[in-house]
Amino acid sequence: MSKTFSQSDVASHNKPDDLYIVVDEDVYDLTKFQDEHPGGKKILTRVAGKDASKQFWKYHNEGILKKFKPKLLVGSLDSKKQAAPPTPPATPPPAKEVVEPSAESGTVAAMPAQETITIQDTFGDLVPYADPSWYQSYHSPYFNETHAALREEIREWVTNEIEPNVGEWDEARKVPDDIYKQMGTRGYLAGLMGVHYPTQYTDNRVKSVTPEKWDLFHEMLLTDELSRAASGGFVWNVIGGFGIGCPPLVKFGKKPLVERILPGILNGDKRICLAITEPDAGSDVANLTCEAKLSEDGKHYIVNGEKKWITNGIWCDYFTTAVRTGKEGMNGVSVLLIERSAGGVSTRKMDCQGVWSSGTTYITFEDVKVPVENLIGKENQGFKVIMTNFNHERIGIIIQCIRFSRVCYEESVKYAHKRRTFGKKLIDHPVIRMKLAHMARQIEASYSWLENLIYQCSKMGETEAMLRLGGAIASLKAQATITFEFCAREASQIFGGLSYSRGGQGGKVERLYRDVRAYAIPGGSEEIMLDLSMRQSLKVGKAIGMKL
Ligand code: HEM
Repeated sequence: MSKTFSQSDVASHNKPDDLYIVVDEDVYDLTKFQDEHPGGKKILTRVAGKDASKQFWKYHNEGILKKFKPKLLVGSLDSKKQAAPPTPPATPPPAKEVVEPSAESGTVAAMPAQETITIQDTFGDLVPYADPSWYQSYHSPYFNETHAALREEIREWVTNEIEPNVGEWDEARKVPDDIYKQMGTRGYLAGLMGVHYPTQYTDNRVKSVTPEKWDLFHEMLLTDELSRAASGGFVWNVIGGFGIGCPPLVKFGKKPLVERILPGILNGDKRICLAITEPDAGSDVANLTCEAKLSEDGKHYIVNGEKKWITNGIWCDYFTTAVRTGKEGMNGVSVLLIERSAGGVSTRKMDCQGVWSSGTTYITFEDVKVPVENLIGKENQGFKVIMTNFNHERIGIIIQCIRFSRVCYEESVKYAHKRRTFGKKLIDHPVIRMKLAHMARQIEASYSWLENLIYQCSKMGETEAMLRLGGAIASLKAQATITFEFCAREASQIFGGLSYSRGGQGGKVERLYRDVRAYAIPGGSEEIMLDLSMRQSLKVGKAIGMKL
């Protein structure tokens, strides 16, 4: 039970063998903790029995209290106001939306026909540009109450159960299995495939949004809020393999295969990833060599070859794999769903610069017997499956990079308001404000383009989107990774040494800095993306009658 203390009660606990301190009117017993305090014992002795709020906030961020409070809190000062009882939620305004009947699984999730609703409430810490502008009551044509409700649901989960732990998970190179399972039971996995919410394959539902209302902006919001945890390793662990490995199965897989394996995947019991890249074939997918030969009886493909840098591979039961079934080039490529249980699949964890908890994997397939029923799409027409998937993958990368950029920026703004150099707070130095301004302008420009492209995706069919939006999405992917790299660097300059050492106040920036290359290279490197963006956009321009 939490106790109430007077100032003089606390003051009597002022010795090394009986050491209390006050932070923000809460009382902490540090008697045992002082020996393990990373900042040293002596510094705590100096504030024993006193209000140490000022000193505490100088050296730590909010995450520390969240993590240690349950262990160290013994009560509060009698001067502390009791928290007001939670106010009952306001009655939601009458629904203005007209929701279209849900479409077949496998089709793109269109925007429900609706009047746009202005969200007047503010949300979050209200640091300008640290969240999308509709969080700060800007008008938006894209978001309504269901998005606001989802935003709140995910933020609560991420703030309380994810963010305080991602540092440890990163170091341990693993996110607990229970978290992945929760991604299933909370209904999040089912909502991340760029298709209508597949109610026929799962009983899991997202608490705050009904399946009929689920659209691409909910999907974007989910990835965005998960990324606030500030760990590419975490995000890739929970959606990296699934988000790119599962959509091809759902969109192009045969019904019996989908019915057999999808429910287990959506439940978070089984894991799936995408295996395309090889030691010698990355963006030039048409050159891949992992081969699949049809058996004499025509019932199986026999797969032999290697895949490299495959996200989540070590934990996966299923591999959506690009293989060569025909002649050289793009017209000899097919996609197979390979099951680990078939035997002949070996996976080895790779040691990489960043995204440590994502499980980057090297895979070897040796005479793996894959039933022909596991062909995804048509034989030798796998290139279309792969290309369609790229848009979804790249949009995921864009969302994550923009949020990571916001995190770098937000951490910098907060730190700049407490750190003093040369007699002033950092925020009072024009050179620091200049850095923040350059971060913010790139974040906001990229995000507005993202919203526009998500909206276009929701209006166009899959093939039209692949042809018409491929160029713009590629360009924005490059824009987002360049912005992320810029923001990580500038944030690191603002934090100085604190973002060079791991953990502590600069911990998020240090971790994200390490993750930058994991975004700039996979899913199409910046160079490939920028070149593709022009080639593809000019092709579209020509098709619609561009005049030169
Ligand atoms: C509830 C009480 C406290 C807890 C749970 C705590 C915990 C921690 C932790 C986990 C770190 C490692 C760095 C990090 O993760 O941020 C740290 C570092 C540090 N702490 Fe504390 N601390 C407490 C109180 C204090 C107080 C009252 C002071 C000062 C009077 C202090 C001074 C420091 C310093 C100087 C560092 C090293 C900072 C650095 O490496 O830049 N701590 N503390």
